[in-house]
Parts: sequence; C-alpha cells; structure tokens
Amino acid sequence: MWRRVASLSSSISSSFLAQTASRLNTWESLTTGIAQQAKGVIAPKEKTPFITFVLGGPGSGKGTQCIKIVETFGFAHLSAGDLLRREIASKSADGAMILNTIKEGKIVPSQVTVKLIQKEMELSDNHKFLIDGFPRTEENRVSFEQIIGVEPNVVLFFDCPEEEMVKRVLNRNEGRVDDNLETIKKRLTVFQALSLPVINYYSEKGKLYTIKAIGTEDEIFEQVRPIFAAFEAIPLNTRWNWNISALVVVIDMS
Ligand SMILES: Nc1ncnc2c1ncn2[C@@H]1O[C@H](COP(=O)(O)OP(=O)(O)OP(=O)(O)O)[C@@H](O)[C@H]1O
Ligand SMILES: Nc1ccn([C@H]2C[C@H](O)[C@@H](COP(=O)(O)O)O2)c(=O)n1
Ligand SMILES: [Mg+2]
Repeated sequence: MWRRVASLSSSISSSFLAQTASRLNTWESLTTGIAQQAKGVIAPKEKTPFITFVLGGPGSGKGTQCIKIVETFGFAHLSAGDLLRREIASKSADGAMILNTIKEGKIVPSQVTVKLIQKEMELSDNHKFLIDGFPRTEENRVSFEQIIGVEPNVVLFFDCPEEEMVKRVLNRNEGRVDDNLETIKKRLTVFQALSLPVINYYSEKGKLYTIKAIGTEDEIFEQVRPIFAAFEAIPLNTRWNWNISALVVVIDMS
C-alpha cells in the first residue's frame, strides 16, 4: 500500500508537496471501494488517473464522440447526464429534484453530481476517464476539485453553432424530457452564462482543446484522435502526470 511520500528535490515548495500528497491520498481513498470488494486485500491503483472533461453545448455531439474515444483509446465514459437520469429512473431520494431541474434546463447541485461521478470512478477498473457534460458551471468545477482532489489532464470543447445544436437535439428521438424547443432554449442560455466561463478557465490554464463540431461524426473524430494519440505516444513513466512522477517518490510499505 502507498504510505509515504518523499521529495527528491529540496527546491520543491511545501505547498506543492502538500497538494501532491493530498492528490495521492484522494486517489488512495478512491480505491477503498475496490479494496473492500477484495475482502480486505488493499489494492492500490497502479496508475494516476487521467481525466478528460468533455464540454460543449446541448447536442454538440459530446456523447457521440465519447463512444468513439472509448472504442479507440479505451477510456471509461462517465456521462454526468446519464448518471443523473439513472437516479431519476431508480427513484432515488434526489430523483424528483433532478427530474424537475433537468426539465427546467437548469443545473443540479454540484455535490449530488460529483458524488455520482466519484462513485463510478471508485467502481471502475480503468484509470482513464472521460467525464462527459461536466463541469457545467464554476460551482461544478470547484466542487470536483474539492471532493475528488484532482484536476483534468485534458478538456475537450465541442464548439458547434446554435442552429445545428437545436436541429440535432430536436432530431435525437431518445425520449429525453429536455429534448424540446422550450427546454433547449433554456439550456443554451445556461450554457452561455454558466458553462462558457468554465471553458475560458481551462483555456487560460492551457488545458483546452477546441474541436470544430460540424461535419460528419467521422470528420469530427479526426480532430479528436490526434489529441489522445499524442498522449499515448508519451513514454509510460512520464505519461500521466509528469510533475508527480518526476518529483515524488512513493515508498511501498506493504
Ligand atoms: N456530426 C454530427 N452530425 C449530425 N448529427 C450528429 C453529429 N454528431 C452527433 N449527432 C447527433 O446529434 C444528436 C446529439 O448528439 P449527442 O447526444 O452526442 O450530443 P451531446 O453533446 O451529448 O448532447 P447533450 O448535451 O444534450 O447530451 C444525436 O442524435 C446524435 O446522433
Ligand atoms: N454537470 C451536469 C450535467 C448535466 N446536468 C443536467 C442538466 C442537463 O441539462 C441534463 C442533461 O445532461 P446531458 O445529458 O445533456 O449532458 O442533466 C447537470 O445538472 N449537471
Ligand atoms: Mg450527451
């Protein structure tokens, strides 16, 4: 089990180390569910998680492209909207509140959504996550950082004209309660007001990859493919989080 974190460089700031140690501890806590399933045998995650946030307006093609990324690059796909819809279907305590929020085109309180994402991450054997439709707001973003304790490695933004998004959503035909003109208008307003600031935040951090989300599904995927191919090409020992692997030694005390 991972127990201690030791510095290789005296020039590393204590706050950096505290942040790094906190991230490792959080990832260790994410393994708890798996460890419990393994009947007391503690099984640490062997790899640092690689997190991709998938952003874009309603109908921009996030879910469609996530399926292709999963097929090609082996990510686990966690759709925030699907997790919320599952809560509604299971008639959980939050189900009615979530249904009303989605019908109104509004955003569900962050703690509810982040807890659902956290549970899925804990249960997954994968370490590469596509988190689709999240974070939709600054509150979502901060809540994820506080509860999960990690930041995304990559943020994809599917940039699509509004008329095209409306057309796609109205043609989707999956029986979604929010696929109607009235709710779509509200969702587009929420996207402009609350989601664009998150996209700008990641742009300033240098993590944003903007995809022109018009054309065929395959044409769009050809813009997505090189982003992940580039990460695949990075050598294993430096791939996921160079600052952690380069500066910190984790001593195995098991
Ligand atoms: N490039 C494309 N051209 C035409 N239609 C597309 C394209 N990509 C996806 N679609 C279709 O548009 C609809 C919306 O796509 P999708 O569900 O992937 O969007 P989304 O971004 O996940 O939307 P939401 O945020 O509402 O979940 C679907 O019916 C899908 O089949
Ligand atoms: N972070 C999120 C993601 C989704 N929701 C709610 C509100 C959305 O309109 C709806 C559908 O999501 P989608 O399937 O389009 O990604 O789910 C939210 O409140 N917070
Ligand atoms: Mg979707």
